[in-house]
Amino acid sequence: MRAAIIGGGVIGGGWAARFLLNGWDVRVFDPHPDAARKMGEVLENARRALPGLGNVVLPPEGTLTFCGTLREALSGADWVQESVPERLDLKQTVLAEVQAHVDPTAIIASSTSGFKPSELQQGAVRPEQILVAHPFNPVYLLPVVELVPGAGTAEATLTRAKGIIEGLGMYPLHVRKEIDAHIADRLLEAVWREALWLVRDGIATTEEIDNVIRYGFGLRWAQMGLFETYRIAGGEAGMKHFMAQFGPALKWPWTKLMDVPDFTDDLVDLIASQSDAQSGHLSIRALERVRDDNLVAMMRALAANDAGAGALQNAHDRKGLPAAGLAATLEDLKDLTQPVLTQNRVIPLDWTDYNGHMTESRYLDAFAQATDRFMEIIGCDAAYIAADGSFFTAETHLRHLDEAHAGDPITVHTQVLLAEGKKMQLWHEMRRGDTMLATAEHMLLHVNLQTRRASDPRPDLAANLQRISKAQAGLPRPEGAGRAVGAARSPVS
Ligand SMILES: NC(=O)C1=CN([C@@H]2O[C@H](COP(=O)(O)OP(=O)(O)OC[C@H]3O[C@@H](n4cnc5c(N)ncnc54)[C@H](O)[C@@H]3O)[C@@H](O)[C@H]2O)C=CC1
Ligand SMILES: C[N+](C)(C)CC(=O)CC(=O)[O-]
Repeated sequence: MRAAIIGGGVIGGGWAARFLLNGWDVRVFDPHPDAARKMGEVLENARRALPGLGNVVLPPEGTLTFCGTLREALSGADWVQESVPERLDLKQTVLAEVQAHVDPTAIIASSTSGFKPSELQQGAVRPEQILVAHPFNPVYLLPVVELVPGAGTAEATLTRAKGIIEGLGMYPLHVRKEIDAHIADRLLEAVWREALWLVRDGIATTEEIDNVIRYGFGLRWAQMGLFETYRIAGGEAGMKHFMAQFGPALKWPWTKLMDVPDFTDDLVDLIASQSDAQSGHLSIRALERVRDDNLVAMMRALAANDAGAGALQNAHDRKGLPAAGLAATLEDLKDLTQPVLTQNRVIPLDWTDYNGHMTESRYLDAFAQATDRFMEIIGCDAAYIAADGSFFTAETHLRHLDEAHAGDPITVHTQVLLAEGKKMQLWHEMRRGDTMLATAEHMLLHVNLQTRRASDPRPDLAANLQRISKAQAGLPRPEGAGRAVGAARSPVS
């Protein structure tokens, strides 16, 4: 698949990264002499952050081509993403030029933050292929895309667009009624205007406003949004009580939103100087890396709870299993005689410690996830666990053989050492390419989750495990299996 990115600034660069890292070929047209350098820096950030966001490796990166003309960039494009500056006349001109050269079946999406798709479609020769796909910065990490069809957009364009956005690991929100600034920017604009008032009136500094968000409601919003959060704030009586309690405030002077602060040089200087005092010691690229590190860590924490953007990522990971060569069931395994691929992933940013490499607990994390995958393959999946039981790990021996770093692609292969009644002994080998990084040996016991005591697995699960165990019986016993921590060679004083 091929994407054409028209305008390669902050947002075009983010889109290019999202497409490329999901295996699309990308052609870019941006006449600015510095565009390639700037996009290179965005791509560098994206390559650092996105591959480790989920627990399954992304497809091989596509090819990036900078083009000297718009026409060249559009050649063979399945998706065109217009991300030129926010001026309606410029966008309409660019879209007309795009339509003159692009395949009529391609999707033409605009990143516009504020214009309605019907405004973009004015005078278009094929309005049916145009819609708004409004993303959030950084496009390579934040999943939401507001998909806004205009009066002339074909239903098929919207349907295909939804599928493509989901394929990129993103969340297409269909905005059913076109309005200026769609949905999210309406909300952001309200907060932004109120914040400008607060700074202008000397009530708070830019830093104090950021603190009130990051230490308070920003944390709530990231996982539950606005309405679910306020439902809880109503106590056991829920939303109705919440609304009754705070309804009168709607009529009190709690907001200055009905008015707009004058956009004067003084206001710009005030905000900019406070922002410089707050964050001027860091370059924009450094701030982007802080932002990306935290976004990855937060989304991975949400994934552990299967909540919010983390739940979305988990679902995307699941869809990516076959492409990553990872089995979901025994039937997916092509060769039962060899160790089973149970992890194919990239080491995330938040797995690194003060020594600048993967921290010890994360090895166990990766191996535990390998065990989870193996359990699912033999049929110990969520349904089995809910009804019949599970495996508990009784003993683990882990060897660290080489260093691993954030961004490293790693695999884990799993061999069954023992499958007997309640016992399942697994041997995991973690590699980066051909380099062995670590091994882990686990003794697991099948447990009845009601009695919390060891129990025999259900016959079909036992049979699946036996199938793999017998098929792997010809494998040599791994070097290192059965090892304990060696005694110190010389006495430690
Ligand atoms: N910056 C943000 O936070 C967000 C911006 N958007 C929207 O994305 C669009 C782009 O915004 P940014 O990336 O922030 O702007 P930007 O200024 O960073 O990038 C715009 C790029 O378009 C290029 N350009 C100008 N004329 C062109 C033409 N005729 N053909 C090809 N390229 C051309 C410029 O050289 C520049 O590199 C706007 O519509 C904006 O509303 C959407 C979401 C968030
Ligand atoms: C400021 N903005 C209107 C361009 C913001 C957006 O459109 C979305 C974002 O990323 O905040």
